[in-house]
Amino acid sequence: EICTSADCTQSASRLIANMDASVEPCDNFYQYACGGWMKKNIIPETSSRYSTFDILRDELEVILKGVLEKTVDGEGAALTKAKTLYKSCTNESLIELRGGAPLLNMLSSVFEWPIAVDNWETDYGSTWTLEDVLAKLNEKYGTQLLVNFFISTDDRNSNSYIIHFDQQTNLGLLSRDFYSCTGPYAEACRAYEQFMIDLAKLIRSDRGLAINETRIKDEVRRVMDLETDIANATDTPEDRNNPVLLYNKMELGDLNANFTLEVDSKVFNWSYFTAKIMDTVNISVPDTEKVINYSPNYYRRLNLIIGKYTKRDLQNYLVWRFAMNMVIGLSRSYRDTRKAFRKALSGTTSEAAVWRQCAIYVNNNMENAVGRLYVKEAFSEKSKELMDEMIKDIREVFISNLDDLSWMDAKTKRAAEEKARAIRERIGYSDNITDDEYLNKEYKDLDYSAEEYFENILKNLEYVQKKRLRNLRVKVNKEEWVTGAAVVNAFYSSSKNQIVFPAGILQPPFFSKGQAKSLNYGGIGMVIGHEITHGFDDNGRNYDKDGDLKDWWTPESTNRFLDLSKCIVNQYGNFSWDLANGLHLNGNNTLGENIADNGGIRQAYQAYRNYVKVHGEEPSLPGIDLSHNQLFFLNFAQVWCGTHRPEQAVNSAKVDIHSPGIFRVLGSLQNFPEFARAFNCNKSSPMVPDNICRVW
Ligand SMILES: O=C(O)CCC(=O)N[C@@H](CC(=O)O)Cc1ccc(-c2cccc(Cl)c2)cc1
Ligand SMILES: [Zn+2]
Repeated sequence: EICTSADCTQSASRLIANMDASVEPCDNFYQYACGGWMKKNIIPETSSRYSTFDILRDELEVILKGVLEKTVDGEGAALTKAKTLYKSCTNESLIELRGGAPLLNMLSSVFEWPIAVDNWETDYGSTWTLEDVLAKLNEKYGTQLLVNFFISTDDRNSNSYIIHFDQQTNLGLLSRDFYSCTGPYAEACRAYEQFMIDLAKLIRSDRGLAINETRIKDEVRRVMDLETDIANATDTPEDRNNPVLLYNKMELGDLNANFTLEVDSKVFNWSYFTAKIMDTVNISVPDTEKVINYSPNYYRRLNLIIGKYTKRDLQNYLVWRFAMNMVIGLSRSYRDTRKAFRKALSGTTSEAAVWRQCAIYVNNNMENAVGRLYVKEAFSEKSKELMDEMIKDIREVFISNLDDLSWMDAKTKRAAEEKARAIRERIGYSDNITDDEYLNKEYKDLDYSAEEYFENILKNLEYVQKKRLRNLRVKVNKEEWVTGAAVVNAFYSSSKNQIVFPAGILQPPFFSKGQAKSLNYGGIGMVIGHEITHGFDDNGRNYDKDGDLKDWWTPESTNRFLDLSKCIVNQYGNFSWDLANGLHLNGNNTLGENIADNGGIRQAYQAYRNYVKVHGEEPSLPGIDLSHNQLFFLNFAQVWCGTHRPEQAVNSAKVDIHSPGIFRVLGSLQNFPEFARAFNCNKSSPMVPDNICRVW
């Protein structure tokens, strides 16, 4: 019979509207599934990527706007604070009135920006040290430059926190490849330097200082040279994908002994630098303190380049990197200095609406308060038990699939099963956020002003950073959630061995209590399998069931895993992306996500078939003469109906560990014979390659 409920009717019409039935599914299933969507949708000027997935996020932001604008008498203090922060952000006329002053007034706290003042040498240069400015940027503004000092879980002791020293992981131009400044990166480099020039000129003119274009251009050039040297000193993602090799434990004192950094003919004092940061949270750190150094080679290379630059060059670079991110909180003339740069990197010709930027900002900085408002407004509690059911099914399939794996020996299989059974799941939102007392306590030290958005941003930067620094002497709380609730995404945490499905993703097309199970399994079922498989991808497999970096593999099984992974590296590395001028995907950097996608689809499909075995075939959907096996794949594929702007394509091809949607769909379907069977594809069709890759 045919299901004509609202859910069935809505999902049927969505599926029909998005697809192009004139395309042969066995030729190009993405075109078949998304051809209709592509014809009807134009990427908005404010979007760098536009897809079904992104539209869910846009819709969530609309809900956030509604709840953040609504005044509710007697609500908890935390909720009022979120609304105050939002109000300060959307107060465009006041932000405009304040011009650049909020930024100009605080630059002295980071020893000023030489390019934008006169007499820097006498006022600041004479007492300047690299340790002081790096420490200040770190502890007060959560900005890690040159030396990336942070506190996080000890990979080999996941119940404890430990100090980490790492290479500079965020570059002005996103990834080291951009610094060649050739081909697709030329415009990004040009716009980046122009951005720095324009901001320097604007600040000088606001300060009533003379502007010497030549001098400014020369200093900007030296900053660009410095950052290019830093980028080239960093290890590549390929060199950093094995967490075992990254784990270099040593004493803080060893850094002074073995990693000399000579700056302005002074040797960088690692202990003093660490103390400058940790003193601000009253934690003393002796030279015997154990630390993890993720990037010894980078520090050796850094010493070779840093000597080429003056303290003025270094200070110009450091304050630039901070200031470039702060213009978004200032008036139009300051935000405009960033326009061409934003267009070069993302392709967007206009920035998102202010309310949208503000909803995102408040959600990112007060995820539990905003999460509470969101779930109250949009989340249906019934989702939880259905999700529990699906997670149980898919976990069982992952475990029973282990029997099929001829490449894994029994000992390793037993450990894999143990780890899979130990995975803890989190669905929807943490009960903590429904507790006003808990929420108010979380934000008790934060008081925002509705009139001072910029200062609110600084408060958040310091608050978040101090909370992270204070973790050093406390135990890891494994019950804590790794994400807010108002998030359209899902997560796997290797140190917690935990999978998380926030409320934001528990909605159509992924999931709905009333929609066909074939659509739920092809949607959220796929995501559940994906997250579980992350525990067993090239990175996650290094952690044991307790989230510790401990090898539970036999050498033979490890070798077979690496062998089989190469198939996936080559398969996705062979995809050439037309939107990125034919650039090939980086099969290494996307390996973990591709392994997860390929595992997810198999587990979700098998779980669906098991569901049907127990509950029988589902009623058909109106208007589509496809079987539910076929509908599973159709809904699966339509998650990624969408497109990128060329600039964003180049950008994401370099930095996103996920493959582009179209290749995520095609790659995983080509490796899964059940797809070909469901659509009766014959051997020679493009969707049925000669050899297929399989790991899990
Ligand atoms: O925003 C982005 O670009 C990343 C989104 C992203 O992948 N998040 C993942 C978070 C993570 O990686 O664990 C969660 C996830 C979302 C969608 C899918 C999916 C659904 C249907 C078909 C295919 Cl081939 C993949 C799988 C996993
Ligand atoms: Zn993933």
